[in-house]
Amino acid sequence: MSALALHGVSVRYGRDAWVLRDVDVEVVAGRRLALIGANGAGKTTLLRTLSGSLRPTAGEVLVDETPLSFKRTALTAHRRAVQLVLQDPDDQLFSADVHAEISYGPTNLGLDPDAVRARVAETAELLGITELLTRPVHHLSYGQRKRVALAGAVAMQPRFLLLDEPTAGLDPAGCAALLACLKRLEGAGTTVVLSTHDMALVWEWADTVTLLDAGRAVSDDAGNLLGDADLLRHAQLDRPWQADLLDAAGLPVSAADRPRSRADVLAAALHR
Ligand SMILES: Nc1ncnc2c1ncn2[C@@H]1O[C@H](COP(=O)(O)OP(=O)(O)OP(=O)(O)O)[C@@H](O)[C@H]1O
Repeated sequence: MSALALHGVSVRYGRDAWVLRDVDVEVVAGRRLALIGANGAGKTTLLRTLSGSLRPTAGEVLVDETPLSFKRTALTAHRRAVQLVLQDPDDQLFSADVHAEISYGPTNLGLDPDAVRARVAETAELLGITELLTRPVHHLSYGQRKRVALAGAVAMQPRFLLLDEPTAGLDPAGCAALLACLKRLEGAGTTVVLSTHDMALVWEWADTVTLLDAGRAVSDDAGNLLGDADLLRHAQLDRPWQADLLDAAGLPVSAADRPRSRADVLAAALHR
């Protein structure tokens, strides 16, 4: 049963062409969903719609099967439970220092100052940014600012965390740290949805994939969708190297228990 969903959603900005056309997406609690599509395919638009920050031109956003009303109280509750982290941290960060940035959301939740301090400390520890707490935001590197933007969302302890291209611009160690952090959040009950252009990451990370192409969405188990070279080519996307390698080794690409990590894929291909 989907916990968060779009049913029949269409979106256009003003009188421009439709970005999403009659799209259905199901976010199932506890399952990792990756959103893929070429530049301009509508990934950010879809994430903004799920988060309640963009009202679809047509169709419904559903939470636990109940349509979101877009009235103020319902919307406030929705935006707390569904946190969206934008691709560019500079579109999100507005406080002078890191502590103030992370404490903004919990303070608005009405937590008392001690509880806010505890929440900030816990979040900073989880994200490995404790040493940055007193730093001015504008002194931080891009990767550090990205982590602080994520921390602001994590501090809200959301049910759903929507991440728009979270690994873009991060070095390999930064990506690995991010994935480790997401795993811990998932362990604590958060369901993660992310958009990315990194197909190898999608292979390794995702349980389910939603592909956006010409306004339409196709969703499937990650192995099935990433194995479909024609579908990906039509959407101007590359198949992940893992799928190519398994194919070349004569192994099934779409197996539900596909090898995921680099080491497991290489071992499967070399020792078949
Ligand atoms: N606020 C806006 N006003 C008008 N058009 C917009 C707005 N936001 C997005 N668009 C348009 O909607 C389309 C989809 O944009 P969106 O940012 O959702 O795509 P995306 O898949 O996230 O792209 P990318 O991979 O380049 O980040 C694009 O044609 C874009 O120009």
